[in-house]
Amino acid sequence: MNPSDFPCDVQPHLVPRPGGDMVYKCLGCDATHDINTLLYTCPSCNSVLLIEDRDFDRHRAIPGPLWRKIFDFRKSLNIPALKGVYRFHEFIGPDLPLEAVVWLGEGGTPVVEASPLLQQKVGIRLFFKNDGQNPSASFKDRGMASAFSRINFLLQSGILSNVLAVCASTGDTSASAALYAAYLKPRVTSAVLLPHGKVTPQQLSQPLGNGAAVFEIAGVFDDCMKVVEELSENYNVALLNSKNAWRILGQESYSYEIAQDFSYDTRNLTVVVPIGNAGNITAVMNGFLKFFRIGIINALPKIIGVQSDHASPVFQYYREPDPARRRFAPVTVKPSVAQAAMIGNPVSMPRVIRLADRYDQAAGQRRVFVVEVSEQQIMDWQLTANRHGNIVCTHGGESLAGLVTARQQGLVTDDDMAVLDSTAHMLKFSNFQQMYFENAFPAHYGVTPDPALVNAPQLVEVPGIATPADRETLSGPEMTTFVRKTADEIANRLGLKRTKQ
Ligand SMILES: N[C@@H](CCOP(=O)(O)O)C(=O)O
Repeated sequence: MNPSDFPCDVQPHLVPRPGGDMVYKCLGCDATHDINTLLYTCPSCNSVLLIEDRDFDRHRAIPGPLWRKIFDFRKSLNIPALKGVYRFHEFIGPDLPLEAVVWLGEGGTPVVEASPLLQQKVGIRLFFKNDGQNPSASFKDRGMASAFSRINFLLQSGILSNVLAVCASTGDTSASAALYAAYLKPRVTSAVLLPHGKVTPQQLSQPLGNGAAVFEIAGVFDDCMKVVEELSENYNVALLNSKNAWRILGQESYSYEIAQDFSYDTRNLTVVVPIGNAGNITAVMNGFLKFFRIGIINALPKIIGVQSDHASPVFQYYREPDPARRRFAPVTVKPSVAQAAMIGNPVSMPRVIRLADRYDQAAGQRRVFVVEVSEQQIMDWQLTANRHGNIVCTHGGESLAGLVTARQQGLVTDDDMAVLDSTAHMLKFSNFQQMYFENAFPAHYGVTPDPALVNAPQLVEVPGIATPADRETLSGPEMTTFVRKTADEIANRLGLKRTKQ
């Protein structure tokens, strides 16, 4: 459809123009800093930053219902820059010209209702947001699209001439950063730091395939993060972890997409997200807060953050009921099937603390909760979800296990409707499924397979007949015998009765 085909009230707003008054805002001392620099922490007090539009309230000039129409009609435009997170341009990066937008197909991932049987098992209406359907097969792509579009803009405007993008990763961030950097080649190159032996082979193959320099370090993610911070403080590199506030801004599209998928009716909605480096829960809260402030949604959804008991610093913090007595302490992580969230010192923790407060205040009641689940629960619920026709990774399993735990604790009621983040494609983490099926988990995971969820391929061999493996081609009576006897053997194992004699 062409812009002129749209309703008159929508037309002037359909294709956004650059606007706003963007600054980096320090969460520690409230200082603001020039947006056209690469900045990750406050030069005055070293705290983390968020990006703020000082002219945000101009959005109130458009009533909530009209905003909804604008976003809904924008969906049918055939403009690549508006197909991803910049469909919500005014809220994601209002000062960015559309020519700078990098869109590789991210965002707008499907929200799929769980099968009736699975919903019955869990006891409430629930949906999975399949973030594995992003281009690098994880939720990181929204934030990368935002950060790399910004870098592209700085390159196009001559503020930067070339960029080396660096990140620390448990596997998803590195895949995403390497992909977007490769797209902007030759002016952008990338280097990723991974904890040796702690990313899956599929995840390792991603940055290698995109041509990143891949460094493996003897340690965990938190150690890699420290090295990357050292690099970004002392060398001319761009940090692409969610410490980079542009990453958070892009990830806020996750909330906008959910709002849109539920026709902006967010009453009774619960959003469940796993917590690792805590960038995602930060973005989810900030996104919903912004839409609520402008009147695009009518209620702030409940947010349940989930952590494995092998890496639960955020849960430990909120475990103390008295906010005045809460103290954050990093933890030493243990190996986890939610490997992407094996993080003991999340860089976004100060953002989480600040935004959860703001969120609860805006809602007039507590709306942000964090629950802890076991490795066993994560695996059992991942496999249960997939047995019911979903494609959840271990972190999607963690979301489902978190929802079940939150229900047991009375945080989620029968009337609530939940959207669960399946953060990555399940194929990235199929090694954990394999370990479960083969009962091969090292003891420290504490995972024992439920026989009802175990599966394995069966080799079909019929004694005394020739098989295609014996000869180059099987033909004539030998082929007929092979096909018939093999079919009979499979039918026998499946308990099928022959319908034709
Ligand atoms: N799970 C992450 C860890 C880094 O998170 P980030 O959002 O700060 O980049 C990963 O996949 O590397």
